[in-house]
Order: sequence, then C-alpha cells, then structure tokens
Amino acid sequence: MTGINKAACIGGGVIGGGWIARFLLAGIDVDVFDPHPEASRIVGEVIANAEKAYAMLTGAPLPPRGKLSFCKTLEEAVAGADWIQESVPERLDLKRGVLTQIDAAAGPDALIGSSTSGLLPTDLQRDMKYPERLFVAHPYNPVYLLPLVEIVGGEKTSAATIKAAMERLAPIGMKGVHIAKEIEAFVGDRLLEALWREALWLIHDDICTVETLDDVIRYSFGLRWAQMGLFQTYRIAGGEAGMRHFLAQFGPCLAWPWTKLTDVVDLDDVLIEKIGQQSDEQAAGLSIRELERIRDENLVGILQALKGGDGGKGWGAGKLLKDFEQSLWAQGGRAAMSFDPSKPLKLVETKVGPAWVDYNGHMTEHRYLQVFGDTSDALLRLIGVDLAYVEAGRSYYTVETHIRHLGEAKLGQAIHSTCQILGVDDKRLHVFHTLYDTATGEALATAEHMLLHVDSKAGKATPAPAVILDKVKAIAEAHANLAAPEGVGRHVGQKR
Ligand SMILES: NC(=O)C1=CN([C@@H]2O[C@H](COP(=O)(O)OP(=O)(O)OC[C@H]3O[C@@H](n4cnc5c(N)ncnc54)[C@H](O)[C@@H]3O)[C@@H](O)[C@H]2O)C=CC1
Ligand SMILES: C[N+](C)(C)CC(=O)CC(=O)[O-]
Repeated sequence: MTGINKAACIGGGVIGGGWIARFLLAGIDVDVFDPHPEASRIVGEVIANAEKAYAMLTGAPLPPRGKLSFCKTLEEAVAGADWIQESVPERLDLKRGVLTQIDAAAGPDALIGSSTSGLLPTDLQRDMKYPERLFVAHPYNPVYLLPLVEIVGGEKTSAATIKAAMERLAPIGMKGVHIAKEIEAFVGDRLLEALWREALWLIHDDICTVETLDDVIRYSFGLRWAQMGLFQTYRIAGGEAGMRHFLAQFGPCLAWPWTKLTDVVDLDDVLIEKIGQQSDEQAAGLSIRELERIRDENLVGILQALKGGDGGKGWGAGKLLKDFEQSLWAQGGRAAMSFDPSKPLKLVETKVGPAWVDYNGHMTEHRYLQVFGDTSDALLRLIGVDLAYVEAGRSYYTVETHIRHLGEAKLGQAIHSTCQILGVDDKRLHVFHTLYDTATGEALATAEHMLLHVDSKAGKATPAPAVILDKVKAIAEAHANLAAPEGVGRHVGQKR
C-alpha cells in the first residue's frame, strides 16, 4: 500500500482544516496555502479539537505528528507534495483557476484531489495541462473523524489515479468509495440534499421547529444510519421476508403525496430569519467550537461502540477504526517508544472519554483495567512482543491482577500510566502500573500484574526467548534501583 509522504492543503477553512488535522495526526507533513489573515489561528483551533478527539478515540500509538507549515504562495505549498487537496470555496471559476495553478506547480506524480461537494470533475479539470491526475475527494465534516471520502473521476481522470487515491486513504484511517459515474453532488450530498429540502419545507410550513426536526432524526433513524445505512436497515424492516416484502409493502407509498422533494423552497428573508432564530434558541448559548467538541465526543463514543460491534470484530466505521488501530500497533508500537529506564516507564497517555463514565459521573472500574491492560501491551511491544511475534504463536498472558482505586477520573480528564518492572524470569513477568491525573500528578489507581510467557498454540507457559528476555531484563535491572512502589503486594483483606 502506498502512503502519502507530504501533503499540501490549498484552503484551510472548515474542510481544509479538517484535512490538515487528518494528515498531521497520521504523521504526514502538511504545507498550507490560504490567504485568509487568520488562517493559522483557525487551522490551529481545528487541530486542537482533532487532537482532543484522537486522545479519546484510540490508545493505539499514533505516529509523531507531522510538521505544519503555512506558505506564502500556492506554488511553495505544493512543491514536493504527493497529495494536494484543494478546499477553496465552492465556485467553479475560482476552483478552476486554483486547480490550474496547482497543475502548473505540482510535481509530475502528485495526486490532486478536490473537496468539492457537488461540482463535476470534468468541469474542474477543463483547463488543466495534466487533467488525468485530478479527481474529486469529497470528505465529510469533521474530516479528521469521519472516514468517508467519495472518489469521483472526470472524463480525463486516469484509472491509475483513482486506484492510487483509494490506496492512499487507508493508511490515514479513511475509507475511499469510488463513485462509478460523475453526477453533481455525487451520492452523499444527493441524499442529504433531498432530506434538507424536505426539512426546509417542514419548517417553512410550521409543521415543526428546527429542534423538533433534529430530535426526530437523532432519537430514531439517525442512530440506525450510523451503523447500517438505509438498505440494510430496510431489509430488516421487511421482517423475515426481508427487502422484497419491504418493497411490496412500502413501495406504493412513494406515489402518495407525502413529499415535496421535487420543489425547492424559496429561502426568502422570512424563512432565513425563522430558521436562524430557532437555531440560535436550540444552541442555547453554546459556541460553534463548543458544539464541535460535543459533536466530536459523541462521534468518538459512536465509533468506539461500533468498534466493539459484531461480537468484537467491529462493524462499519468501527471495523475500519479497528483495522486502522491494528496497522498503527503493527508499525508504530516499538519505534514510538523512547524511555528512560531509571524511572518507571511512561507508556500510555489518554483522556477519559464519554463511554468510560458511569452513573457515578466518573471513570467506571473496567476502564481502569483497560488502561492498565494497554500499559502492559505497550510494555510488551517495547520488549519485542509485537503483532508479528503474537501471530507467530507466542505471547504473554496476564494470570493475576490486583487493582487499587485511589482517586477519581472525570470526563475529559487527561491521564497517563507508568510501569515499573518488579521481577522477571524465563516465564514470569511481574509488573506494577500506576495511573496518574496528568494535570496534577495525583496517583488515581495502581495495578499489580503477573504475566506468563506462553506458547499460544499449545496453550501452555513456555520460556521466553533470549531476544525478548534480554530487553526486559535490561529494564528490570534498571528498575531494581527504584524504591518499591507504595502498595506493592497488597491484597483485598479485612481485619477479623
Ligand atoms: N463545509 C462542509 O460541510 C463541507 C464542504 N466541502 C467542500 O469543501 C470546500 C471548502 O468548503 P469550506 O471549507 O466549508 O469553506 P470555508 O469557507 O470554510 O473555507 C474556504 C477557505 O478557502 C480559502 N481560500 C479562498 N480562496 C483561496 C485561494 N485562492 N487559495 C487558497 N485558499 C483560498 C478561504 O480563505 C477559506 O479559509 C468546498 O468545495 C465545499 O463544497 C466538502 C464537504 C463538506
Ligand atoms: C453542506 N455540504 C453540501 C457542503 C455538506 C457536504 O458536502 C458533506 C457533509 O459533511 O455533510
């Protein structure tokens, strides 16, 4: 699979900013050109939100963040880039001009994607000298969390370009879908616009307010769409006879006068003001950035829930996230670790996500074990027990755990964990982890574990090879000079 080495983003607004964050957090350097005087502040705020979201989204080792540079000219930004993403305002004349400029300045192998949400790639590539490398790469907001990119070629786009574009999205955690024929607004926005038009009529005709309309979506089919889309949802709604029965029963309704979809509502001043006022009331004083943070936390929770779907295999966007994390573990795990063995190893940094909080309003108990388990996993990768090692049939299994809860971790709190090795022999690995509140340094919990090196195919303990033992013993020897951690060897007891 071919990766992106350097990206250029032309336009750094809502969507350009999202692309920039997506690339940077995947470890890719990004050069930006946007003449807006406050472009770097706006982009900086989007990146800050994206970083918060990723800290909640995954415990997998993200690569070191790419380098961000703002350039004075478009030519400077595209120089040396192998993926150039155009995200300037939705005007054909402007986009054509910008794309022609990109075309003239870009390297011969660069892929050029346009974020347009509706313009035809054939129209966009009209004035380009090398139009075969231009395609639509239509993302969804926020680009750093929503994985979909609609890939659409124009009349002059080459098949090799489409193939390369699709391949380069997977390593940054995105899902390219190739739309077979170019049509205005592609697939996603065709659907959204149909819904949007009908929604505007419902507000115009005083059938409901914007808040009621949003409630209708988010308390019902919005929840279904995130995980099964439209057709699979309706297949189930057809009962045991499935889709055919669904079509037989509800197909005729399409001819009933339920919809105004073909008419476009006149967005006059009265309607704009009505929607504007209702939308202000609905926001209840929350700023756009605050709403973005709430949206991101919710999306993270949904993605994490989907990651556990289908009996833990992952489902839809959650399966994609799971696969992405696997690739991060495979590539990043060991290389990302640099450590000072004269101290307990700092191995996991994360934030308390919404799905981690229980009815007491703090991090629920099994999430402590999750962070401690992640800490053990990080130690194992550090000593060479990575995915390849596990796939070859050997691993360490945890055989005993004792957790102490010392403090509370609240939603959004930054936390990190450390590991001190207490002992190691051919088969056993005895470790002590501590979870800290990153802001105050207060210890929130400790965990003592015994792990056994196993032959996972035979299902029994077996001595670890020297290549692993040498590494773990080097750390253990350094840790032997540290004081025994407070609480080591404790058990759950009660004076009688
Ligand atoms: N906002 C959304 O929900 C989505 C938008 N899109 C598409 O993304 C593109 C950008 O839209 P937004 O980010 O929403 O707009 P925006 O208005 O937030 O950002 C556009 C940015 O382009 C910059 N710009 C203007 N002229 C430029 C030039 N000549 N060179 C470089 N930068 C220039 C502006 O300063 C601004 O920062 C459009 O094609 C839009 O259809 C795609 C998916 C979703
Ligand atoms: C409003 N919009 C047409 C620009 C929206 C999109 O293109 C996709 C999205 O994120 O909803």
